[in-house]
Order: sequence, then structure tokens, then C-alpha cells
Amino acid sequence: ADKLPNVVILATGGTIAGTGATSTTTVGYTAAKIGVEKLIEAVPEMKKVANVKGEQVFQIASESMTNDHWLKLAKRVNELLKQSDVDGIVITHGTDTIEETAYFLNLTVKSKKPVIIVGSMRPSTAISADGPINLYNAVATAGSKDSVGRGVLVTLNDEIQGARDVTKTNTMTANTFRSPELGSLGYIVSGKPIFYRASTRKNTADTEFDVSKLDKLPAVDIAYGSANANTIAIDAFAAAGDVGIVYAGTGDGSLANTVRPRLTELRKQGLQIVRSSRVGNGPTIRNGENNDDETDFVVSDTLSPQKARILLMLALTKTKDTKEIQRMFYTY
Ligand SMILES: NC(=O)CC[C@H](N)C(=O)O
Repeated sequence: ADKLPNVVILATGGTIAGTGATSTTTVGYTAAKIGVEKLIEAVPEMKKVANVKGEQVFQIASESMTNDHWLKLAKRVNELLKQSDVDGIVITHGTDTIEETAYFLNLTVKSKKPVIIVGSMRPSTAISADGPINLYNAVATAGSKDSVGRGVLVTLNDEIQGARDVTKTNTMTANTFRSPELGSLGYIVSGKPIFYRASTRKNTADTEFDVSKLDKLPAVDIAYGSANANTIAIDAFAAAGDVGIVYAGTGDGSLANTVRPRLTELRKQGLQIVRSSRVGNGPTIRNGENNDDETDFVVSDTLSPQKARILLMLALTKTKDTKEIQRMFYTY
């Protein structure tokens, strides 16, 4: 018989480690309560698909995830994946920012070995809690040779999503994770991942980013467009010393005539401006709703504002050149 793969579970908190007052409490529970050993004990079936070890890296609700947490996590993942006795990693995580951590690691993990991020929508104490099956599926996926070289994956609800395109689409339901338009990558059927597609964008071992020597990331924030838009938020970001702003514009990243001149001015002062969209689907197109060559802005392509923030931070660790940064947004 084949030897079982070695999978390390890095626990960070979230609802998967949450507890509610009663078995019918599915909203209004407390996230990030249960430790990694308890999570592992709750799913003895995992031992049939992998040798599992656990590490508690943080114990937080994922809305409180920071750049510093990401740097620490990426460094630990890279350390572990260098070990010949580690075949794959599972990260348990709150669902609110799972897609951001997944994309950050998709750009900063320097290995083709599987990295799977998993969470749950119901706390561990709920009837039909989704955490245990999600964790089992994640461990099976992390231990599978079929998962090698596919970038960081998010697995919930028997589905496999790619880090670049996945997003939380529903505040409450178990099937909240989708990759709208561009599609999920596959399913997990009775503990076996089955892949149907892959993103054409570069990831993990094939990226140009290296955070191993960084202890901080460039300051980048997101401003949100709407009717009656003003410059209060972007002025504050600039005053606070941000080096980049992602503007979640309306439609195809369109900018109100009350906003465009100020963004253009900030670009001249050296801030990097990425034009993205609040719509959630479709590309923000270069020289579409704005003359980006003239204003010297970058467009986010199909990245959501929250993922554009991540790529802009990493891009700014390498270059300040707009053309180069735009190339990165078409590469990752
Ligand atoms: N379903 C969840 O995991 C949400 C709980 C919490 N807000 C978090 O993201 O950690």
C-alpha cells in the first residue's frame, strides 16, 4: 500500500473553530474558540487519508487579519514546505477574508506542494456543522498528488476554488464560495479531489515575489465609489502616508468628476493608483472609462478591489514603474 501523505494543519481561527450557545445557534456565535488539537480530534476519518499534525498560528476572526499575520503565515508555510516530510498544508481560517489570504499566499508561497485554505459557515457546535466535512475534504485535497502545482486552493461545500478568482458571495449560506464567471476548479467526491480546470495566471513557485526578508508591506488602502462621491477618504489615505490607493470605482472602474482630478494629482505626487470595480465581475479595462495612459493609472483587470490591494502591495515591493505594475496585473 502507498504511504499516507504528511499534512500539516495551520489553524488561524474563524467559525470552523467557533462555538455557539446551542446546537441551533448558526448566527451570533463566537468565532475562534476551539484549538487545533480539538479540531483534529473531531474528524478521526482524516487519519485514513493523511498523517496529520496541527499548529495553532493565530486564533482570530478573519476580519481582523492583517498584513503582519500574512507575512508570518507565508513564512511558516514556506518553511514547512521546504521540509521533505511535509507533503501539503491545510490552513483553517475565518471565511470573511479567506479569499484575501488565499490570494496573498498564491503569490508568495514558493512551492508547488498543495496549500488548501478551509473554513466553515456554521460553528462547530451547530447541527449539520460544515466544519468537519470541510476539514476532511481539505486534508484529502492537500494530500493528493492531483493537487500539486494548482496554486493555493479554497475548499468548502465539496467544491474546489482557485485563490485568484474565488470570493465570498453570501453572508450566511454554506455554498457562499464561488468563482463567478470564471468558474470553480473542481469537486471533492468521497475524499478525492477531481479537477476540471485551472487558471492560466501564474502562481506560487512561478511568481516574482519574495516576502522571506520583509517584515512589513507598503501601505495601500481601498476607497469605494458611489453616487455623490467625494475625495474625503483618498485625501485621508494620502495624508496618512499611503503609497498606493485602490479605487473601487462604479461600473468599469469609472471615476466621478469630483474624484478623477484628485487621484490624478496624487499620482503626480507619487502614489500609485489602481482603478478597480465595485461590480464584482468582469475586467476593469485599460483606457476604457478613463484614459489610464494619460493619468498614469493601473487597471485591476478582473481582480476585486480587495485582491488588487494585495497585488499592488506586493508589486510595490519590487517597482514603482506603472508599466511594470500593469504587467503584473495582467500576469497574476
Ligand atoms: N464564517 C466565518 O468564518 C465568519 C466568522 C468570522 N467573521 C471570520 O471570518 O473569522
